[in-house]
Amino acid sequence: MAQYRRVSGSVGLITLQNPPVNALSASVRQGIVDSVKRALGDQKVKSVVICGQNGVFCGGADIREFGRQMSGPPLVPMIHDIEAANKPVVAAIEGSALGGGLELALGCHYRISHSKAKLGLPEVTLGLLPAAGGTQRLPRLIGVPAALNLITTGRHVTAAEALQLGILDHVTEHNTVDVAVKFALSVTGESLDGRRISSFSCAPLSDLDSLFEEAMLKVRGAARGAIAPVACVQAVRAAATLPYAQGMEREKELMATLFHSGQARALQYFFFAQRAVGRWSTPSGARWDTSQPRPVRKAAVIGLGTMGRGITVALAQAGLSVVAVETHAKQLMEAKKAVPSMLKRGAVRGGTTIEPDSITYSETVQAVADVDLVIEAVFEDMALKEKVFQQLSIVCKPDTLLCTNTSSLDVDHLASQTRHPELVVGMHFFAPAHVMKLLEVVYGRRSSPAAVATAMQLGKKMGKVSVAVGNCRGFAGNRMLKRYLEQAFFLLEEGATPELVDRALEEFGFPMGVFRMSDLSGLDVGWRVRKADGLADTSLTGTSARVRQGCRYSPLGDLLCEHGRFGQKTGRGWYQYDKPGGRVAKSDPWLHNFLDEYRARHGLVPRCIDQQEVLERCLFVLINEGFQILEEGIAAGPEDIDAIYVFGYGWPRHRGGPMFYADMVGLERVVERLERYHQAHPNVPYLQPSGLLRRLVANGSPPIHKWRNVIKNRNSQL
Ligand SMILES: CC(C)(COP(=O)(O)OP(=O)(O)OC[C@H]1O[C@@H](n2cnc3c(N)ncnc32)[C@H](O)[C@@H]1OP(=O)(O)O)[C@@H](O)C(=O)NCCC(=O)NCCSC(=O)C[C@@H](O)CCCCCCCCCCCCC(=O)O
Repeated sequence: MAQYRRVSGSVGLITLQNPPVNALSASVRQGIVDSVKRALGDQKVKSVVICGQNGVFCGGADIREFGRQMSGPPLVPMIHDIEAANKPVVAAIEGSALGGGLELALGCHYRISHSKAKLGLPEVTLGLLPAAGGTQRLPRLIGVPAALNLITTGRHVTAAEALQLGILDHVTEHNTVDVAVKFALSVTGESLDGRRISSFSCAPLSDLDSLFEEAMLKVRGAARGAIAPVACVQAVRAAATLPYAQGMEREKELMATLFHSGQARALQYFFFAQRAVGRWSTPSGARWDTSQPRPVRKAAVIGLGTMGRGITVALAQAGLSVVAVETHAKQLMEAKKAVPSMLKRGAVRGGTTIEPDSITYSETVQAVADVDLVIEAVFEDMALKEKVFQQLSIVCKPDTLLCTNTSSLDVDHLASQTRHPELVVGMHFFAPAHVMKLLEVVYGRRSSPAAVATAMQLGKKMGKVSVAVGNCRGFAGNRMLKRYLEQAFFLLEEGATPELVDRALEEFGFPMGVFRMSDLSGLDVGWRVRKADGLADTSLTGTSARVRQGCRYSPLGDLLCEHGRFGQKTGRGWYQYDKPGGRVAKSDPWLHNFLDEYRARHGLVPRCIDQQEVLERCLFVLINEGFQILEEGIAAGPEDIDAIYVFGYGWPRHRGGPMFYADMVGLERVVERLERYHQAHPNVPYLQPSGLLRRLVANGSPPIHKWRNVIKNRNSQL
């Protein structure tokens, strides 16, 4: 809806009303069309102001309408009529003017904004382009290079930057609507020639071809198969080279190809999925809306290795005062140097200043006596962590929340080492902890709702996407990853090379294939875990060398570690590097010989493996584990798993996440392929489709947003 009233005698004030972000739904568009008509037809009205209710101008088109039959007046002619009006129209921008919201403002003759507002054309992040004239008006207003940057990245700009770029005419600290109304009165009767952006020409540029070639290369490099950024470049090129009307035709054509694409569906699903993970719940009935987080002002980090340092920086950046504890003097000294420079680099990136004295360092755990929350980030060793938790339980205040940054160990067991197990949760960060967006908040059997809520809220404060998951080996992310890694090893045994597997995954859209990623994170990490689990025993021979606990096992990773090949850090892993710490992976003849000898030793006849098999084996098995996790209630919904994979494991966002991908591929097909692979590899039990996956297929493969009902029904029968 839009409200219309006359103010200050001669200003028609149109207020968009569609909480919470005044998205341009059919009824809002109808309201604008009707109000503009009224204002232009009213002789008493000499100028018009458009604003949004509740301090938000407009969050753009209503994304929920995209999946439905569209109705109501279309945006393009609506904005065209505003621009063509013979009375000045002023946009009064507060909060956000994004997507269609900014396009509406670009159709107005003047734009006045509050200093705290954010503006942008984020359509590309939804798999679309700004198709209400944004790709044609913005380059005409601010020039092609700046418009290309905003439209292809979708980034939001501050009012100050928007003013500097020329998007805004004026920025105010005062009541924006009052300022806009005053301004509208002041321009009454003035000529509107020179105020209609569609009549502008793009500022000429000397070498347009190379500018667009460069832009195309850049988006293709960054987008890894995403089609919207490419279409955005093409649309801006049309603005730079064609008259406005033809440019608008091109914008429409390009939007038509994007609008119904799988990528747009995936990205729009993910937009809502990201927000859904904040509405967490646990099987015991704790929920985001009934659990009260505790205030956390002072926090501590125990252990200042790579993870601990990153967590310290993330906490300080969130405005907390931090006690950083490291019992090894040398490591403490190194951390004291590293953390301030990480903070400095972060400040340059984020444009904020953090006082380094918000962090105090200590060599003893006693220093954490008065903190509200502790995050333990010591070496991944249960005995060591047990000891730390026992100590913390004695040293800390009785109501201090004790968190562990373990990536797979048992949170319930650690909780049992303390006097208040209800105050123990996992906070699983991803390296580098001050940069990566994902945080898995792991609730144990006895974690209180307040403890979960506090960790979730702290994650949000640190700018993380926090996902609540249950306690099991590897939680959600690493538990699924284990299956994916194992399949990749099996593929090598059967005849694939690291290059072939990585190429398939990178072409799918991962920034790095599984082997390049393993080289980066270090092969020794998994080796240590397998040794602790009694799995990495390379003295075994014959058939038993490739079987553990009755299931197929590949010792390839263990063997590489025994050769001292830990990945980038040693200059050798699945690939070779020019030096230890080198970054550029090169194919390694040694590794290929090693694989040949290994296969010969175990009587494995290499076969031709294609990219489709790589994708199906690696991804479907990961997805199958995801269904198992949903079935067990470790994750509450598919959105949680998808957010974990996109933010923590490089799953390409334009494919929506693994569970959305399964929905796109078709659940029946996933079941059929898994069954086929299970027949071929009967000693890999987790290739058998999970019970939930089968049940969904038996229920007619409902779309992803209905899966929770199937899970709920099943749980309510138990
Ligand atoms: C605005 C925000 C920055 C606010 O952030 P904040 O943190 O305050 O709040 P939340 O993000 O939590 O949001 C609160 C709540 O609101 C929901 N929501 C937010 N924005 C929208 C929206 N635009 N639509 C619907 N719902 C929205 C959000 O989901 C939350 O609710 P939930 O229940 O999930 O918790 C922030 O919200 C934000 O960034 N919003 C998105 C901004 C954005 O991306 N805008 C762009 C939208 S796309 C667009 O505008 C397209 C335009 O260019 C118009 C294009 C014209 C379309 C023409 C169609 C032609 C079709 C042609 C082809 C057909 C061919 C054929 O069929 O033949």
